[in-house]
Amino acid sequence: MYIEQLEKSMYDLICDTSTNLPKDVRRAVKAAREKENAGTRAAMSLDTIANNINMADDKLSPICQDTGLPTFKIKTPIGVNQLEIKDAITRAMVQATKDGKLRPNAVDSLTGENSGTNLGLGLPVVKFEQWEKDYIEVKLILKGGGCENKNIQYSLPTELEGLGRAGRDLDGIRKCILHSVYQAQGQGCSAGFIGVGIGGDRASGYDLAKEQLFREVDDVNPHPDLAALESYILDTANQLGIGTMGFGGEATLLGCKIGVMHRIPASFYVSVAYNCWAYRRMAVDIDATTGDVTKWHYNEGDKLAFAATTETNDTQSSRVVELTAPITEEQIRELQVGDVVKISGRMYTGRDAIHKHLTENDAPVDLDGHIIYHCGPVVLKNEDGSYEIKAAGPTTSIREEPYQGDIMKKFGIRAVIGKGGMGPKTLAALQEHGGVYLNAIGGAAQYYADCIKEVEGVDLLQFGIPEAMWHLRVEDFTAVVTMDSHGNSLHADVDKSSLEKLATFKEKVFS
Ligand SMILES: O=C(O)C[C@H](O)C(=O)O
Ligand code: SF4
Repeated sequence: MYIEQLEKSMYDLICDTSTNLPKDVRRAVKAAREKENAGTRAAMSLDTIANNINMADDKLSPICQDTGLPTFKIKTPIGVNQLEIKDAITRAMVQATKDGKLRPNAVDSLTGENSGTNLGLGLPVVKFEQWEKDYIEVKLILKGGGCENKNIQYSLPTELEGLGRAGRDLDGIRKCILHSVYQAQGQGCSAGFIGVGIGGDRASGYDLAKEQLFREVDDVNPHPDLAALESYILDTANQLGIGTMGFGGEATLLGCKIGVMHRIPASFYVSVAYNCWAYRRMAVDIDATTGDVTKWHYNEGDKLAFAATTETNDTQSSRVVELTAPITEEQIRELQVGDVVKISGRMYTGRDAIHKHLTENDAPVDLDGHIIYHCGPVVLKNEDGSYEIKAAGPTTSIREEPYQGDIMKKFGIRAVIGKGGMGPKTLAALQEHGGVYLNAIGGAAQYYADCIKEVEGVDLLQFGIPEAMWHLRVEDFTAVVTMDSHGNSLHADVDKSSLEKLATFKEKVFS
C-alpha cells in the first residue's frame, strides 16, 4: 500500500510541477506585468505568458514543452528505504511521460537516440540526504534546456565586458552576477530568476547555485551582506532594459537568490544558475508510513489566475501582417522589425537534429517559400494513428546559427520562427536571400499548441519526438519580426544598449 501510494504521490508531484506554476512565481510574473507599459512588445509577451499559465491550469498540460531536466532532492528519516523511493519515481516518470505531462527528454549523448521514457544514464537526477524528522521531503525542479544553457561560471579575478576587472571580493561578485544577467539576454526566456553560488569548486558551486532556486521568491536572505546584494542585483538588473524575451523593457529579472560556501585558496568561483520565467519547482512532504502527501510547499497565499488579454493590447503599436506559406520574396521584403505577423496554413518544425540533417541531405518535403518553426513539441499518438500536439512553444534559435543561413538559401525557406534571436551570419543571409526571423514567446507552449489545428504529417521521426519534422496546420499563430531582410535586428540593438547600460554600473558599490 505504501509503495503504491508513494508512486501516486510522486506522479502528482511531477504533474503538478510541469503544469501548475508555483504561487510565488505567479506573484513575480504579475508584478512584472504591472511594470510594463501597455502596448509595448514586452507587455504583449507578458500577456501571452499570463494566458499560457491559465491555459496550462485549465488543461492540466505542460506550461512549457521543454519539461526540462528533472532533479529530485529528497530528505528521508533514518530507516526509510531510499531504493523504494527511487523506484517509485522511475515508474511515475514513465507514466507522466505516457500521459503527455512530460516530453520524452532523455537523449543518448553519443547516438542521439531518445529513450522515449525520460529515463537514461543519470536521468532523472535523484539526490538523497538523511534527516532527523519523521517524514520524507521531496523537492523537484524541472529546469528547461534554454535557460540551463545560459548558466555561467566565473573564476575570479576576471575581466568582464562593460564592467572591467572583477576582483576577489563582494564587489567582484556583484559584477559577475550583473554580467550573468546581461549575457543571458532574452535567450533563457526572460524575465528570469537566478540562483547564485559563491565558492566551492566548479561542481559544488553550480550545485549551490541550483539549490538557491528552491528558495521562495519572496524570502529574505538571513546573511545581511547577501540580502543587500540580492536586492541590489534585482533592482540594477531591471535597469538593463533587456525585458521580457529580450524585446526591451522594464522586467528582466524576477528573483535573485545567493548562497555562499567556503572555497580553497586557489579557486574563487561565482556560479550562476539561470531559470526562465517558467520556473517549475515544487515540493511535498510525505508520510513515511503511508506514502501520502501531507503538505505542498510554495503554497502560501492565493493562487493567482491572470486576467484575460484584450486583443487591442496585441496590436496597439504594431502593424499586423497575415502570412500563409508559400511566401514570396516580395512579401518578406515588406516586413520590418516590430511588425506582428499572424500565420495561418502550413509550417514545419525543425530544430537541432533537422538542421544538421538538412546541411548534409535533401529535405523530405519541398521547403520553397516555407516556414521553419524551431520547436520540439510534446506529442501524443491517438488510437486511430493521428497525432495530438500537447505543448509547442519555440526553442532557442541561436543553436542553429551555424546552419540557418545556408539552409534557408539551399531550400528557399523564407521565414524561421524561434526565440532569443540569431546572430550576424543569419542576419546577413536574411538580407541576401530575402528572409525573416520571427520571435515567438518562449515558454508559451499551451498558447501555441492552441494555434495548431492539425498535425498533417511527420518526417524523420527516428530523431525522436522533439527533434522530428512535424507538418503543422496553424491558425493565427502570432509572432514578432525581430530580424528583417534589411539588416535590422532587435536582438543586436538590445544587446548593444544593455551593454552600454551595464557599463554604467562599473563603479565600486560594495567594499
Ligand atoms: O527544448 C525546448 O523545447 C526549448 C528549450 O528549453 C529552450 O529554451 O531552448
Ligand atoms: S523554452 Fe523558455 S520557458 Fe521553456 S524551458 Fe526553455 S527557457 Fe524555459
